[in-house]
Amino acid sequence: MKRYLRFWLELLWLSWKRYPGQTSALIVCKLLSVVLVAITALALRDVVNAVIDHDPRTAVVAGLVAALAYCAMAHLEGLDTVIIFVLVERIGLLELQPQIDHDIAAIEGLDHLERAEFLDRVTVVRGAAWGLVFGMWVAVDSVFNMSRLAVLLVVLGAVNPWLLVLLLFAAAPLWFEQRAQRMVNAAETETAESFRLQRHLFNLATEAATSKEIRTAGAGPECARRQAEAWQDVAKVQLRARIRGARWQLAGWLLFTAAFGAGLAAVANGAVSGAGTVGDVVLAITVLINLRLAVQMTVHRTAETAGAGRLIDPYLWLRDYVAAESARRKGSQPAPDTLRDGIELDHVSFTYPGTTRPALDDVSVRLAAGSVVAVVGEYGSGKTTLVKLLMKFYQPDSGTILVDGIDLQDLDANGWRSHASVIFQDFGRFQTTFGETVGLGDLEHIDDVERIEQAVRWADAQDLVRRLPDGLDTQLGRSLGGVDLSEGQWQKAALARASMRRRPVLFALDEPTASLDPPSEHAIFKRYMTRARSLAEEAGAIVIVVSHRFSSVAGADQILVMDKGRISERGTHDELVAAGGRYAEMYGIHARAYAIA
Ligand SMILES: Nc1ncnc2c1ncn2[C@@H]1O[C@H](COP(=O)(O)OP(=O)(O)OP(=O)(O)O)[C@@H](O)[C@H]1O
Repeated sequence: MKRYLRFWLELLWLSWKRYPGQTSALIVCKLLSVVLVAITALALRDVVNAVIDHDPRTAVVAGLVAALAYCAMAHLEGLDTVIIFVLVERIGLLELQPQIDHDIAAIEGLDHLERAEFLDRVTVVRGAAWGLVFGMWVAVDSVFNMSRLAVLLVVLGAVNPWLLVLLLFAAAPLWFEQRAQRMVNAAETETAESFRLQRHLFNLATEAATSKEIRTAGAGPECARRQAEAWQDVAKVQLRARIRGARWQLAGWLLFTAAFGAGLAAVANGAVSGAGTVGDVVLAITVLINLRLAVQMTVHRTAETAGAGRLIDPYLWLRDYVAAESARRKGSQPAPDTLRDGIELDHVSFTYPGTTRPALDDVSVRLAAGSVVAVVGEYGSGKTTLVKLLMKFYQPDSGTILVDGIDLQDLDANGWRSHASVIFQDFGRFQTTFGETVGLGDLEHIDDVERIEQAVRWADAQDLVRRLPDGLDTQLGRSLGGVDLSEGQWQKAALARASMRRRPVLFALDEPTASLDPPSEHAIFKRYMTRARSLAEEAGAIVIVVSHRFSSVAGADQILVMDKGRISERGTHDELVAAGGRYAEMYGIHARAYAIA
């Protein structure tokens, strides 16, 4: 609860700092409405007593006060709702939402994106900013509702101190409601995974990228069936929790209603026996009705406040996680802009979160500065994982990666990546203009047409740009009204993107030509080999080429053959062929297949 309070105070302070006029107007509205309830009830009692005492002057004045107080109350309620919604939208959507997006995007590595505990929270927190700020105002409202409750009880105590016992019963619906809310929250957390699954299945069947294969396989109905099944799981658990919660709520209200009736009977009995006035009965009825409303509002607000925990808990967890991860991973050393020695992997092992088999298993290798290193091997042997670790997307579970003698963990991640260029097998298909899609490879130069054109030439993509309706300014992506590219064209765009940085010290090409035809592939490999040599001279750059096509890596300075996460063979092409191992066998098969022998 302390954490919630601190968070709400933080939001309240933010609201006050950004919109002091509206925030203070809202607080004044709420304060006034507390006082006005008591004034209305007391004025009504005076009206009744004055009528019975034949005192028209007092009756008229008290009547006027009651009417004015009532009208002001009604007016303030409307005003209060309008101000709350304006503030929630402004603080939620303009201040908090960008902060949440930034927090989620700010985590350096990739492993969190594979952790269920992280994804569960992100599912809840995405788009939760509105609810988080609204929750804060609901909490403020709860405080004022409780104050109203206290004021009403003080007034009631003036009629008959025994009526204060009702306070105990007023707590029953509050307490039971919280219990019910906890049940609902637990059910939502329990079903978060099934919820994600059903959304994933829905996306599978409806997104252009996957729906082709789903349709070819005729798996649409199966996706729909599984989605419905996952939904059923979610609905069943949540419905059960809601029904159990509703039973607790009902029990709380029954207790309160019984006490409420007994209190009214006691006051009426007092008036009949002469212990009180008729005005007291009217006062008690008015206060009790308001009391019921105030309890109902407090229950409602408290439930909403407790419900806000559903958003606050994951949000605060995420915030703490981001802070802890940033502190844990933050390397303080600047990244070198020239490599002198190279990169050394020393007994590096790594297992992906949620899996048991190591993707890299005790890998030790030296990648000399200024060298071209080819990584070959079967599917799933750990080639891409090696590149991802070099990019500092993951931390090794054991072992170290030294860059010119400095532990990669100690290097500032953004600095290191800004000295690297990489094209991944599963490259991004960004729906921007073609120029921006390329320019993203070096954000500082996203508008530098000359540099973009040079990168396009590196990727041999001039023809592609020429054929686009607006050249570099062509919007990509059908869903944004742009043109769609073929697989090979997207790959060329990605290659161009990876060529934006002029002087990377690490240049990794992970299956850079898998979607291209053999002549394009050949031309591109030749060009990148030339580039690799000039980068090596300029910056001692290490160029890593991951490829299945053995013919294309024969010119590398060092070839690493990977097998089940380990380096099984290493050497130059000639050395490996002479050794007659797995590489020689695979090269022979490829040579025959591509007739390059
Ligand atoms: N994000 C991930 N989460 C869990 N396991 C993963 C993940 N990525 C890869 N793996 C597993 O790690 C192992 C190595 O995968 P990696 O992608 O590095 O292989 P690869 O040699 O690059 O394969 P390919 O030639 O198919 O690209 C495989 O067993 C793979 O299933």
